[in-house]
Amino acid sequence: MVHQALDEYMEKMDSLPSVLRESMRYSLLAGGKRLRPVLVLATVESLGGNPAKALPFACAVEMIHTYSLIHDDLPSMDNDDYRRGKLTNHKVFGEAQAILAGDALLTEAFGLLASGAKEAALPGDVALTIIEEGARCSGARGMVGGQVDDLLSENRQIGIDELESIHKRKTSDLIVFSVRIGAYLCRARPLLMDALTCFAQQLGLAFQIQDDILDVTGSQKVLGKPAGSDLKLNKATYPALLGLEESRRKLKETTDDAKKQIANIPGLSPEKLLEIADYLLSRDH
Ligand SMILES: CC(C)=CCC/C(C)=C/COP(=O)(O)OP(=O)(O)O
Ligand SMILES: C=C(C)CCOP(=O)(O)OP(=O)(O)O
Repeated sequence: MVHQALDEYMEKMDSLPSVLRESMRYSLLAGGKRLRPVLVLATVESLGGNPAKALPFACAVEMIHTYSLIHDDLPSMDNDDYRRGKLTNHKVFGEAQAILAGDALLTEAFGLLASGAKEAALPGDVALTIIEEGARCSGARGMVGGQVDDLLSENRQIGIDELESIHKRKTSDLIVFSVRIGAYLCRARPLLMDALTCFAQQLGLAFQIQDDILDVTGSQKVLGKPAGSDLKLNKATYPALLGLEESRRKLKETTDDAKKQIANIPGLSPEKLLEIADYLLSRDH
């Protein structure tokens, strides 16, 4: 559903400079696990709503995520050549176009949040809250701030608390936003909103711990992106700080904690969300 909807959005953008349209399409439709949009849809389903109606919001978070990957791979950041099993955006279109494709995806995403809210006839305050949270989670106080501290952690010894603060902003915040969109769309009560937020925070942390572990244990063929990239850049990661065995224990503990947050909450059918948490624990890419 998400892939098809993203394809249709890109089809509609037929008046763009062709290199811009091609570079946006290239990364957006390259595949990827679609974790964040799936979380939007699964959260709506867990609250008894209609996931199809949440599709524009799901696509918007995938656009934000894809922009972040394009920029993360740039020579000035992690300098990676492969992503989602293909050459990175800048390797194909050049650095300037890759920066602009990322900029365009981020901006389009906010347009899509607004038009999705209109289409769903959301009350103005709910729509504005979603947009405000989107800016907070993806911007300086969220993902961008986390990325800045991630880059500053290279070749530096940091403690576990600082590492967790980086992971929470760089990775968890967009995952939290995805789940909270679903909750806002279903007008979830504060108790449910809080439980889902705690679930997403822990899930996001576990997700990044697994990403760090796979960077050590995985292969480019399976990951679709280079393995050993963190070590090459001398990044602060869970395996670097704690070793593999302790990182795996932490991954399991954090995933279990995420699942605990949403078990047995009246008004929530958590099955799909729990299934996603289990999948993330055993994923190999
Ligand atoms: C504002 C920007 C550019 C944000 C990037 C955020 C992000 C989650 C990058 C990937 O993290 P990573 O480098 O740990 O993952 P990967 O192993 O996929 O490169
Ligand atoms: C947050 C991190 C660790 C970046 C990679 O995200 P994903 O592993 O979700 O990347 P895709 O599947 O979307 O390519």
